[in-house]
Amino acid sequence: MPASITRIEDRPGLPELILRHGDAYLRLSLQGAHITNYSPAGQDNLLWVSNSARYQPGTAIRGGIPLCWPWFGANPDLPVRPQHGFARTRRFEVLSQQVDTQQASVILGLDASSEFPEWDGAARLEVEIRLSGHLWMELRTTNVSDRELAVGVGLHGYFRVADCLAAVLPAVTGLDYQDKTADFARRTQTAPLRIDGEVDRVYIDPPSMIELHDPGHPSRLRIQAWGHTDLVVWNPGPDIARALGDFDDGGYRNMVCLEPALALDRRRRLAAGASFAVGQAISAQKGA
Ligand SMILES: O=P(O)(O)OC[C@H]1O[C@@H](O)[C@H](O)[C@@H](O)[C@@H]1O
Repeated sequence: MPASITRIEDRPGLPELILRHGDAYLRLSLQGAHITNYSPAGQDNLLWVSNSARYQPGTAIRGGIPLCWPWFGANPDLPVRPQHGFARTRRFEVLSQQVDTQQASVILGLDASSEFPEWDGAARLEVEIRLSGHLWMELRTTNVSDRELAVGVGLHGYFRVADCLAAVLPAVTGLDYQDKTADFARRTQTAPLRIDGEVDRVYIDPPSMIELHDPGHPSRLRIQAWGHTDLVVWNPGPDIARALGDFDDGGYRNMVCLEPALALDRRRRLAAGASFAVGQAISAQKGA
């Protein structure tokens, strides 16, 4: 199958890459190595992006797959630091790109050393993205400092649904979770999850494969993840969405965030010189 990679700059200061493999399409911003469109062959974008998203250097795009790194959520030591780390607002460099009949792939890199005012660690982040019959992506962190580092990660995918009120996530049944809407109270999920208002939960030890059942969507979303300890599920519900400013009114009905993560106190403790990877493969079966 023919494959290609093209660089564009539709928005000043925000260069992007377009990957194609056959009729599959992927668009990503070099800021944050942030994927904003993944359309499998013959299908629309599986990812939700807000109509009110802000496209400005230094601002995270609301939607797609922002990458949370080197911490997830609030910084555990200094809450004044930016939520979800700083990778999502930094320009990555293209380390390599490759096209062949099997896939189109890129490796993007970010050197995060002490010159980053937001933290005092030193690490290198590589993000590899491959487009073929599915989307494959992996974040690899290497501790380049001389001491242990604690690193959190989140693959913060916003997925498009026909109506979140009708969507069901069976895979979390039986899991323990921390409920961010109830001061992180620990609870057990006793039935398949339905999004019927604000949901902000960190599910602990999720299965590696999850599927989202969305009766109004023509295909079934499947996420196979590795290297994570948590699955975060987030939908702001109507009130928070309205307050957020970059969330179009009513947009919460058409999205749900499903985020393989190393969250809260499950940050990875990484010895000097050591590396680890967190990744996911996303696919959608038509007619499933
Ligand atoms: O507005 P942000 O920083 O992109 O975060 C969005 C949401 O991201 C989710 O991962 C968190 O669990 C939520 O608590 C948070 O509100």
